Amino acid sequence: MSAAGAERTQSAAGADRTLCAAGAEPGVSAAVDAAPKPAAPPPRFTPAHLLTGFLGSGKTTLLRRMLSDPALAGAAVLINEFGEVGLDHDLLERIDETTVLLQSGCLCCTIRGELADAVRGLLDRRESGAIPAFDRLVIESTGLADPFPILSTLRADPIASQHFRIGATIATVDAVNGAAGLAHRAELRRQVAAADRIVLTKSDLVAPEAASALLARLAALNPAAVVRDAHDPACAPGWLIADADASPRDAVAPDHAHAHGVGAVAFAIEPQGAVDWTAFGVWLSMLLNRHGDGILRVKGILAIDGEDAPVAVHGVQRLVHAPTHMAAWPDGRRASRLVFIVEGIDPQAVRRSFACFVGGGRGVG
Ligand SMILES: Nc1nc2c(ncn2[C@@H]2O[C@H](COP(=O)(O)OP(=O)(O)OP(=O)(O)O)[C@@H](O)[C@H]2O)c(=O)[nH]1
Repeated sequence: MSAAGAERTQSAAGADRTLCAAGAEPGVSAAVDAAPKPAAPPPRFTPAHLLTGFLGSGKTTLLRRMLSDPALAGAAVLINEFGEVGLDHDLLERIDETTVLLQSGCLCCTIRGELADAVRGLLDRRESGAIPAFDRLVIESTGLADPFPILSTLRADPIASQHFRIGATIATVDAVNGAAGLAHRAELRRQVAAADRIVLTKSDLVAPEAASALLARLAALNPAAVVRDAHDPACAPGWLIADADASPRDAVAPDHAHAHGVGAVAFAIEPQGAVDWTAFGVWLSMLLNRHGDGILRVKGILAIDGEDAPVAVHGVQRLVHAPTHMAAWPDGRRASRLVFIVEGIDPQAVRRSFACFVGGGRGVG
């Protein structure tokens, strides 16, 4: 992979739409929008959507797409990340007060109380006018979360249940790793089981027959859900959030238990100074090639030698995605960080190998 060849996906237009989504005035249609309009009162029940899907399956990518659609212009976003160093809110590049990050636990168990608190906090701030009057909530869970306890928390919390109704639950399934994941990961099976909409991502990276087979398998696993390829124009944000058929399945877990990656560990490396891109690329490819089964996810924002803008890097098991240039450093802070979620791999060994091949790095988590 080459940083020079990285796609520049963060257009100025995209940034404008992000501001628009935050409730700030976009710089377009000024004449039409000149007269102040009274703010619409918040709906009696605000739809709350859960965006689930295994690690690296494309949740944040889909969320970015959704938030750039006018249908979600008034949405608040709550992101849960596994590990001490959260990156998704930075990768989302939507920095505003209606984007809330919940870190370091798994939404489905250890921080269920925090989910209820965060949701209540959003409601309070909406009521007091401290944040724009969001008319929808999207919760992006960690890739290791079981969706059922999250849905039941929203349903059972005395305050949340007075203000939210559960909207469509959306699950992303990665065409590259999905078939193996369905065989080996209980979390993924439960994410598929909970979904009203299943979105097959990364079909562009596999043979068409493999994508069709996985689409059919997903439809068979959850006949109540509608399954679409992320690249299908019909898989539009408006469809994703449209009311799903009333169904009790989001209240009832398939086997009255819950599952998530209990053995998974998150840690971060914070490289000091700019990273040599070639050395990093070789190191990451070798690491994933050799230990891809144990390295469930790598993602990072890196300062690269000779580049002003940060580069976002993603690895998902053995797959290394094309790096992308971000528009600017989140918070204006030029600080590289790489987050790993591993199973059966010693974080110290990864740190030592990084220090050896790429250069110094401060470890976290
Ligand atoms: N080629 C291709 N890459 C994709 C597609 N969807 C997502 N990706 C890439 O997959 C990588 C992971 O995507 P994310 O959206 O960060 O995945 P995630 O599910 O939010 O990851 P976690 O929050 O860590 O679980 C990124 O490099 C994306 O650009 C797709 O349809 N095709």
